[in-house]
Amino acid sequence: MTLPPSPRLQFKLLDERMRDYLPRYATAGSAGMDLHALLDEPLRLEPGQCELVRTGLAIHIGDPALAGMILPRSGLGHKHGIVLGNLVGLIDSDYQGELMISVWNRGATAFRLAPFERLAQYVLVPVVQAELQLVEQFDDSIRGSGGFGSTGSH
Ligand SMILES: O=c1ccn([C@H]2C[C@H](O)[C@@H](COP(=O)(O)OP(=O)(O)OP(=O)(O)O)O2)c(=O)[nH]1
Ligand SMILES: [Mg+2]
Repeated sequence: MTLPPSPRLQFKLLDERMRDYLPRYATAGSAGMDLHALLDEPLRLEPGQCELVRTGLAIHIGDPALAGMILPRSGLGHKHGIVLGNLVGLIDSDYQGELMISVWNRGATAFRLAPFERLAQYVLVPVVQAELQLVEQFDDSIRGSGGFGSTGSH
């Protein structure tokens, strides 16, 4: 199997401490690179609390046909209720600032986030930018305007 070449993304290290915690694919087939929390000290998140956590990294994607997504890690989300305050972070291809992670404790118990812990994952995805065209009528479709369960419950 020949794989297409990986896009090369420029990044800046905004804090030297993150040099040992650069995002990487954990396995050859990993979809995301884990992002580590840049913290001076452990962060205690009370139930319901939401905080913006630094990553110490800026990644400039630079190609409008690509975007970054910050997604929760399954283990943290399922076992500890640690997910993202924005549910999903969408990173524009022209964003050059620090990647920030909105971490939200949606669980019922406090959670202690350790400095440099893997907190979320960064996924690069293809994007198609659309052009909107104003019309009075659409061509017919089988669905029409039915939604929200209109096809039945089984
Ligand atoms: O979890 C996230 C989400 C966003 N961003 C950065 C990158 C993204 O390109 C920028 C803007 O994000 P978005 O467009 O979702 O936020 P907004 O509230 O619409 O802000 P803006 O007015 O700057 O677009 O913020 C992060 O660092 N982490
Ligand atoms: Mg925006």
